[in-house]
Amino acid sequence: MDTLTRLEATIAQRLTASPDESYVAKLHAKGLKKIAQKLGEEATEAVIAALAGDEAELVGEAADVLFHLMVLLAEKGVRLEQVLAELDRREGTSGIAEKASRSE
Ligand SMILES: N=c1c2ncn([C@@H]3O[C@H](COP(=O)(O)OP(=O)(O)OP(=O)(O)O)[C@@H](O)[C@H]3O)c2ncn1[C@@H]1O[C@H](COP(=O)(O)O)[C@@H](O)[C@H]1O
Repeated sequence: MDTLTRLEATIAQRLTASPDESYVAKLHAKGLKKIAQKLGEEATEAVIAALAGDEAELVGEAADVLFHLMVLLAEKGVRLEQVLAELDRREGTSGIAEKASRSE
């Protein structure tokens, strides 16, 4: 089982834990708006770390982004496999070609 698949299972388990003992449960109790806000904050922090040029900082912030995205997906009932299937569908199609096809 890969890291994101294990994380997805852990998050699903922790959604029903006590908010006093679980950060996932705490976020779930606060609701979708708070989870979305946290994802936005973590994304901004990743951007700042990238621009500051600190690799260790960027790695940490990128992990925070992925974790909070996984919590958001769980909250919305979207499975990781759905997102991976979408990436698989896009595989091999250049982003430039895809954009050009939209403006035709
Ligand atoms: N990967 C993570 C992970 N990454 C980051 N974080 C937490 O995300 C939080 C983000 O930091 P912030 O300072 O922004 O959070 P905060 O101050 O509590 O947030 P605010 O209330 O101020 O908005 C920190 O509390 C981190 O510990 C994570 N918490 C949990 N996990 C994974 O989720 C699993 C389940 O965690 P629990 O639900 O806590 O058991 C863990 O075993 C890990 O695998």
